[in-house]
Amino acid sequence: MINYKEAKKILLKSKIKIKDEIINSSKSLNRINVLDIYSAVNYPAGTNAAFDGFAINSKDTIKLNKNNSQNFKILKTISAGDNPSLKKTNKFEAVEVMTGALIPKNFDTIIPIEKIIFDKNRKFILINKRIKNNQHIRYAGSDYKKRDLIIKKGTIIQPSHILAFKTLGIVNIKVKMKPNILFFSTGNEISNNRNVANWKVRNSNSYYIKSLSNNFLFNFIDGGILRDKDAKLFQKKIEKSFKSKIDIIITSGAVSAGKHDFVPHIINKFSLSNFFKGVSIRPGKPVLFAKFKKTEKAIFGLPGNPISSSACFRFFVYPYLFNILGVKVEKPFKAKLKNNYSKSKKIIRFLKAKLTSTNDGKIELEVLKGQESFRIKSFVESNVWGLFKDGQSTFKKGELIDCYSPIGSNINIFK
Ligand SMILES: Nc1nc2c(c(=O)[nH]1)N[C@H]1C(S)=C(S)[C@@H](COP(=O)(O)OP(=O)(O)OC[C@H]3O[C@@H](n4cnc5c(N)ncnc54)[C@H](O)[C@@H]3O)O[C@H]1N2
Ligand code: MOO
Repeated sequence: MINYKEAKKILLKSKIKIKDEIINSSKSLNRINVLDIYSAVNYPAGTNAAFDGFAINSKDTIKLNKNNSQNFKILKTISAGDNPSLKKTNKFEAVEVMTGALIPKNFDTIIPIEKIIFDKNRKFILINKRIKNNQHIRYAGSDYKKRDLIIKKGTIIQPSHILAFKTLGIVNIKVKMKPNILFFSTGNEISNNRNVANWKVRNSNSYYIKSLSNNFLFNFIDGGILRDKDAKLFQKKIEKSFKSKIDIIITSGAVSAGKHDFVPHIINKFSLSNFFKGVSIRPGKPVLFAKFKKTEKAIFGLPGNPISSSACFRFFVYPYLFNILGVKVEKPFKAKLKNNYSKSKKIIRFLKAKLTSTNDGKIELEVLKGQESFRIKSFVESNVWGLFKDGQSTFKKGELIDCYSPIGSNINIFK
């Protein structure tokens, strides 16, 4: 049996090609950009007001104080969206500006409305102190200059990026197409029915993985349930997929050592360029991966137990997807172990765990009770995967543990 590091190596060299497409930037959430993206414009586009108030020229206030005040004539009101140009300006003039309004030439500072003293007719404002320049002004290009980098290629696009694209005039972007994943559940016991007999099992794995696809990197195509007698049918479905848009096939179940575990047997009938079956991890030990020779298709056989299936999706399929889509390798984030934990030295354990933050700012990781791969309750209670490395059997309270977000890349949380 190979270890996780070796399995990852095989995954990384078994790349399949995923094509690019051009899409509207507003629809790019969770897609991966193929090229670096640069701002098309200066932002802010023009120098504008950060506060509602009055714009003046600060030089006109140099000599002003309590005993030497000055009336400034109000020329007009400029709101956000108005053209700010003025015919001619003189000394001791002011324009009323609303937040976002462009500042006309020769005006360099803003006095907030709350601090304004008006004359009786509201035609002038009275200033009786020196006002610094550049107050409450947002300068053109002070956030992004035209051609500034917004995101590097290979970024998983987040809502903050969409905000930037829309602000900075990015209309279309080139992204990786979403890989098409054809998913099969297996087993005579698996049922999609509402009411099931005691000897049947409600299908959950396909729904779990489908739900991940709703906010992630792939299209989920449900291939349905393969029954124990369906080995040949499975073989035919794989052959058929070679002529289709399917990029990756994923099965859950029928991958270990039982009589009906036909997945490895069928996969081995194909000519494969890369293959592994069985990795020294838990849960998910019987996991299988293969790349079909002379195709751009790959297959994962995930073990059927729901938590084995989820862990293998997170620790095998995700890194594979990141790699074929050109996303940089994610790093774990670290948390302090809250309880002592021990395991066999030879294997990596992916543990259902809970991250919490202490009042003094420490991030702690609690390994939850009930780690068996059929147990859902601890999975519901958990909010992170803790990776407990091989080569070590006892982990003491306070030790730093590698953590992985269960719903996406760590890169979405920590850059
Ligand atoms: N003699 C051995 N037996 C087992 C071994 C072994 O090495 N030698 N490995 C064990 C480990 S570890 C795991 S994990 C499981 C994985 O087995 P399979 O992948 O063959 O999965 P199945 O037997 O088909 O199912 C296991 C379990 O999961 C339930 N299941 C399956 N599909 C779904 C689904 N879509 N939704 C919900 N639940 C599902 C299924 O009913 C079984 O209870 O093998 C051990 N045995
Ligand atoms: O490896 Mo299995 O996934 O222990 O339950």
